[in-house]
Amino acid sequence: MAEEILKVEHLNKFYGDWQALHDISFDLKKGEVVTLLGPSGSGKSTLIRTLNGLEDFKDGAIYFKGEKVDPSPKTWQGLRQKIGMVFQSYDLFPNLTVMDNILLAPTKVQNRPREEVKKEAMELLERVQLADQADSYPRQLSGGQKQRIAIVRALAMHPELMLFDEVTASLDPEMVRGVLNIVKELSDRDHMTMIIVTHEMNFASQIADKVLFLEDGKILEQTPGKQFFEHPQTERAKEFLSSMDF
Ligand SMILES: Nc1ncnc2c1ncn2[C@@H]1O[C@H](COP(=O)(O)OP(=O)(O)OP(=O)(O)O)[C@@H](O)[C@H]1O
Repeated sequence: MAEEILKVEHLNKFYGDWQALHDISFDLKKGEVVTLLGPSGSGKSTLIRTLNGLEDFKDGAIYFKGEKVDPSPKTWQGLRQKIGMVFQSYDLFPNLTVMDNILLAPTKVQNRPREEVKKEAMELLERVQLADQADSYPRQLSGGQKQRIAIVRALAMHPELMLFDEVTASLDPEMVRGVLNIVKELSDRDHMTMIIVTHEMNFASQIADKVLFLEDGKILEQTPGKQFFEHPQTERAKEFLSSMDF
């Protein structure tokens, strides 16, 4: 049986007195892809950010590879080396070249030799068809190119889990497919374990091993991907899918 990468148990998250996540429980095995779906404001970003220590949580537990995560900043610093995250907003350093953006964390945080990481970074850039942009600055790139670099930068850390938070939401339509294809290939070819927040339903239906459908901070459905898209169980999920033209 595949190794368990993540387990979330009865997680509750508050912003002040207001509860944003209610009793969230799920698990994720090595190589599995989970997509978080649900209407705007249902808590998808909050959940994915909590899994990377960007948000604290009140009670419940998160286990990474069987070990309970002690929610202190120091623990998360260590774990973030194993959990790669790509956001809607790229977050590349504007004053660094593409290559230096990629090299920064592996060389400074993981202390890996610069030449070794550079060689690997070039291979990754070739893979996303951006090897010729290694010396460019982020401002010289299109949104789709920046997002492909952000993915490469996360991969250069050798993550065991990748989190994607609406990575195509800011892109022009013609850029979306290129970025989604890279994410799909990470699953098909590298068997990367991933949690993906997306509004791209066709993509979600192709990639999801499991869907968590959220509303008002609660998981309303937790089902295998195929089943969710073909036979959603709740009325809310049916309405959601038809509102997304699926
Ligand atoms: N920092 C914050 N402080 C207070 N409330 C917040 C904060 N961040 C998010 N929220 C609230 O938490 C709820 C869930 O927001 P979240 O961004 O997680 O939803 P989402 O499902 O990702 O939505 P979308 O699809 O629009 O991105 C919303 O009601 C939002 O207003």
